[in-house]
Parts: sequence; C-alpha cells; structure tokens
Amino acid sequence: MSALLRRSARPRPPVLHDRTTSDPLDGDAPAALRLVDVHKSYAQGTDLVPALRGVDLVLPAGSFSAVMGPSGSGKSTFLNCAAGLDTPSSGTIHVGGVDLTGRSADDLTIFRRDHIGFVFQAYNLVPQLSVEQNIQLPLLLAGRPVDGTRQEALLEAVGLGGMALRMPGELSGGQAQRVAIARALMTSPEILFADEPTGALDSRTGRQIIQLLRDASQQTGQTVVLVTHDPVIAAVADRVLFLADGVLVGHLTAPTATEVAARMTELGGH
Ligand SMILES: Nc1ncnc2c1ncn2[C@@H]1O[C@H](COP(=O)(O)OP(=O)(O)OP(=O)(O)O)[C@@H](O)[C@H]1O
Repeated sequence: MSALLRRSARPRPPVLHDRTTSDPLDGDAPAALRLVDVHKSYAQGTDLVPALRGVDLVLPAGSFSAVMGPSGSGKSTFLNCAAGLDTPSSGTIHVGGVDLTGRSADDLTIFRRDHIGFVFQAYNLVPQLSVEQNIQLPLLLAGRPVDGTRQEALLEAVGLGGMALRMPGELSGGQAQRVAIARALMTSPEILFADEPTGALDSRTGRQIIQLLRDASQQTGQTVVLVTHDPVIAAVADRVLFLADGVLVGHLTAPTATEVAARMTELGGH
C-alpha cells in the first residue's frame, strides 16, 4: 500500500480543548480514547434501564480493538457514547485528549465531522452520489479541500481502483463497504468506530473486509474500535474487550478466534 495513505500532514481543524493525555498503562503512548466511570441509563416509562455501569477504558493511539459481549450487554451504547453520538448519564469521555462531556449537540456534530470516522453495518452510502462523491462528502461537509491523490490512493488501497464513477447501486455489499471504509479514512480521523461492519456480508467477504480495514488502518496509524459478534473478526484486533451487563469484564490481547469464542461461551454469548 502506498505511503500516500499515511495520515495527511495537512493542518487539522482545531480541537475544542486541545490537551495531551497519556495512558499510564501504555507508557507514553497518547490515548486516542479514554472513558472514566461512564454510566448510561435509558428511561423506560418510570424505570431507568442501566446499559453501561461504570466503564473505565484507555485505548492508545494506533490500536485496533474489538468489543464483544452477549446481546444487550451494552456494546452499541458504548460505541455511541464513545463516538459522541449519544451522551453518557455520568462519567467522562475523551477522544484524542478532547473532553466530550457536557458539549452541546452542535459542538458534538462538528467534533465528530472533523475528528471521528464511522463505518456502519448498512454502509450508509448516498445512493445518488458516485463512489468518489461519497468518499469526498465528509470533507466537503467540513469545508475541507479534497486531496485527489489521497482519494486515488485510498480507492486503490480498498481494491476499488478504476471504480470512482460507479454508483452505489452498481456495487456488491463488499464493494459498498470498501467505499464506506475509504470514506471513513479520507478525513484522517483521530479514531474510527465500526459497528458490526461485516454483519451484512457473507463470512468470506467479511473477513476480507476486516483484513483490509486492518491493513489500511495500520498504514495510516489509525485507531480503530469495532463491535462484532464474530470471534474470527474479533481475532484480527490487537485486543478484544468483553462487555457483560454494561461492565467491562476483561480483555484478551492478540487472541485466537478459539480463545475469543471460549470467552464468549463463558459470558453466555454467541
Ligand atoms: N434507546 C433505548 N431505550 C431503552 N433501552 C435501551 C435503548 N437502547 C438500548 N437499551 C437497553 O440498553 C441495554 C444495552 O443495549 P445495547 O443495544 O447497547 O446492547 P448490545 O450489546 O449492543 O446488544 P446487541 O448485541 O443485541 O445489539 C439493553 O438492555 C437495551 O435494551
């Protein structure tokens, strides 16, 4: 993969409160994501349903992590709070040293646009826009210039060289997810969140896609956090974090799929 994919040296938009954090567990590596005692409850009638119950976590920059847990354990809630799509009931969340706590919805939208990438299970491409227009969209929305050379290099890297003018309706699921990955990397975000990115793909295509995300993120030094139900997909990560009943109950470093599956069985997941 081309060195062009390394994160752009172009000045980034200013962060809201720029300050450096480091991970005491990882030497001087800067923290890409830091959660301290994060709780999230949802109102259901007169009851409060706890979805996260005191999550503490530090992920170093450049790490590739998978989050697993039984259905209802709080994975999506964790991802949505960490990505600034939802706000925790209490606790603090820092992304790249920026405290997201207490931000207005507008502030969070601007922050997400400039500093966070997303890949969703459903690809979320704009059907009326070509592949290249979809990839350029986050930059255009942020009022940032499009680097044509980087775009071309990213399309090559995700195996879509020569397909810039195709429309989403002309793509397979795997190709559509490749476009979504290129789009998420185009803005050189501080951190990329992926929610079941292979969930709609057959297992062979899903494994190709996750390897591609892994390779591309390694080249760009990108921090990635993905939620998955698939132990084979999770085993591609540096570390796998396990959630149960809204609590992080452990992690495995560079595990095999068999080790991940065994831990999930212990937790009562699938
Ligand atoms: N908007 C909401 N309103 C009320 N309760 C919610 C809401 N979203 C999630 N919950 C509850 O919070 C808990 C955690 O849900 P969450 O979707 O985060 O789990 P999950 O691990 O992602 O589940 P799955 O693997 O099934 O997608 C569950 O008990 C769920 O019912």
